Formats: sequence, C-alpha cells, structure tokens
Amino acid sequence: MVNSPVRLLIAASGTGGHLFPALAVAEQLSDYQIEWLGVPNRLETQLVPEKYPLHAIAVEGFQQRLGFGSLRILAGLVGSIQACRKLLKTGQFQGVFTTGGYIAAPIILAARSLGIPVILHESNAFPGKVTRLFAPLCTVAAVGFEAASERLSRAKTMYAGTPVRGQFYEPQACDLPIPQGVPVVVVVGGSQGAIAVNKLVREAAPAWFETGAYVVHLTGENDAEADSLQHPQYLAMPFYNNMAGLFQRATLAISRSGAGTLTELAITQTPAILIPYPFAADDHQAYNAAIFAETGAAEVYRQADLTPQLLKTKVLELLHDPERLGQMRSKMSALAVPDSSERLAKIVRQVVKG
Ligand SMILES: CC(=O)N[C@H]1[C@@H](OP(=O)(O)OP(=O)(O)OC[C@H]2O[C@@H](n3ccc(=O)[nH]c3=O)[C@H](O)[C@@H]2O)O[C@H](CO)[C@@H](O)[C@@H]1O
Repeated sequence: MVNSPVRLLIAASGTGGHLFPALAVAEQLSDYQIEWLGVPNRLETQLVPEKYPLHAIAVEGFQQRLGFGSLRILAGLVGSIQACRKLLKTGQFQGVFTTGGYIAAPIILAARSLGIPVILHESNAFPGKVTRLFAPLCTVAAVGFEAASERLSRAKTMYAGTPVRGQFYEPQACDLPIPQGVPVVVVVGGSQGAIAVNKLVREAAPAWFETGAYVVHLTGENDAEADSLQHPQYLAMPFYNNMAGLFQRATLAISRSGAGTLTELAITQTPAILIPYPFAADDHQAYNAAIFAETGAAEVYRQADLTPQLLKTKVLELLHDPERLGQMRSKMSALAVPDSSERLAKIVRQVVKG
C-alpha cells in the first residue's frame, strides 16, 4: 500500500524575515503536502500562491500593553483560533510549522487544542512576544541564534540557524550595471526599507563615490525622497529580488539588523555596518546586531548616535582597509549555518510523521 503524503500547514506571514525562512524549509519537504496560512494583503499573497495553496485569516497583533484595545484583540484572537481549528480539521493537517509573529498565536493554540504537533522557528536573538508566550506549548522551538534558547527556558529548544533562499548557496550573477572590480556598498533597510537610514546614506554617499565605489540603495516603497540623489555611481530602487547576487558582489553592506538580512550576510560573508531599527519590539534588532559586533563580523551604531559625517567616515575607513574587511568576512562566515533549512526539515520530519 502506498502511504499518502504527510499534510503540513505552514503559518508564516508579513515580512520577508518571516516568509523566506519558511519557504526555504518548505522546499526541503517536497514529499510533504504543504498548505499555507497567512493574513490578507501581506507579502505572502505575492510570494506563496504560485507554490502552495494559501489560506488567509485576519489576525491583529497584540504588541500594545493590556487595556481596552487588548480586549478587542482578545475577542479577535478567539475568533482566529476557531477559524484555525476549522482549517486544521477540514484540511486534516498532521502538523504545523510556523515562524512566529501574529499568525502564530491562534494556530499554535488551535493545533495544541487538537493534539497536533507544532514546530516554531524563532529567528531573532531576543524572541518575539508570541514566541516567548507560546513556545512552551510547541513540540519544538527551533532557534536561529543560540542566545534565544536562554530566553526560552520553559520550551524545548533546538539550535538550527535561520534558513535563507536557495540562490544564496550558488554563485549568482548580479545584473546591475556595475563595472568589474569597483567597490560596492549595498544599503538595505529590511524588507520595508528604512527612511532614517536612507537620509543618512544620501548625505554621506558623495564622499564614497570619490573612491570609485558604487552604491546600491534599496530604499523601500515609502521614501518620498528616494529620487533626490542622482549620480552615475548611485543605483536606487525600492526593492530588489536578487539579494544573493547583490550581497555576493558587495564589498560592504549598511543594513538594519533583522534576522533575515543578518543570516544572508553571514552566508555571503559580507562585512556590514549595522544600524538596528530603534523601534523594533523589545529592541530585538539590537540583540541580533550585538552577536555580530561581539565576534567582529560587523560594526554596530545606534541610529540616535549616527550622523551623516560619522557614517561617511566609518565607510571610508573600511573601504580603505582591505585587511579589516577580510577579517570581517571570515567572522561573518563563522556565524553562518549553511544547512539550516536541512536541520529544520529534519526536525519537522522527526515531529510530523504520517
Ligand atoms: C522592522 C522589524 O521589526 N523587522 C523584523 C522583520 O524583518 P524584515 O523582514 O523587515 O527584515 P529581515 O532582515 O529579517 O528580512 C528582510 C528580507 O527581505 C529581503 N529583501 C530586502 C530588501 C530588498 O530589496 N529585497 C529583499 O529581498 C532580504 O534579503 C531579507 O531576506 O522580521 C525579522 C525576523 O523576525 C526581524 O528580525 C526584524 O526585526
């Protein structure tokens, strides 16, 4: 008798940082029958439907402190749990894999109420609120940074790193019009862009052009001044898909410190100046960045302390110091977990069986 494939529901939603690792794990589980749970109108509606059936439920976050607003959110959560229970039952799912965030709360509660195993992956060094609350209910909480385990002492944690998209493991051509041999500074503010970083960079960049460097600036969709700097060595665009090719080509990255981008920089061994997003929940980007600063893979500056002058100088210092860039590259490489998606897929296979 031929066994029917195992049915797995992946709940991952919102930002690239939540979606790309889940897509990478899904790729490793091609013998599983995978369906996706997300939220209407978020990035998953662009990335998922061409690969997996997408179910969307409306879920609100509960980042704010308890108050009247949270009563409404709690009522919404009860409704979402019911919707998730219905989906799990009608879809006959045998397990759930989630990368945390708002969508994780109702699906974890629904799955556990039905006795369905859940693997949660947390990519940040300081776990998100949903992870801190609900990881103890999950069968396994896999973590991207070992430091996260210390903050999840009541959960069964396993260190797995954070998966990146498959193209990061192969040399990729970068299709941007950049001459061979010139230094390339890439500026990236996470999947949404970073207006404050954009402003600093536009003021500092003219001094970098004088060294012959090109600047590739991924501005995000919401920067009204994105077109305000024009220079033959300056390429600005809201979003770029071939991040693997770009990071492989880069001499230096200037970046926020979301877990996704940091993991990619480690894999491509790209030295970085990190500017943690100051308003991230629990300041978690600062914890991610600290790991890279401690090993010497990156330099970290708080946005409040960073002037265009300081950024200009720090980038120039690095562009003129190939030895230091080489050291940063090897420290980056030491932080990489190249087999992260295989590790996570193995955990899923151990936990979710037919
Ligand atoms: C503001 C905020 O709270 N952001 C969080 C969000 O990150 P967010 O998704 O914003 O940032 P991440 O660095 O984790 O991931 C960004 C992803 O988008 C990709 N990209 C970016 C720009 C571009 O032009 N093209 C492109 O493909 C990057 O290569 C990367 O894969 O979830 C992460 C994982 O939980 C957290 O660590 C971040 O702190």
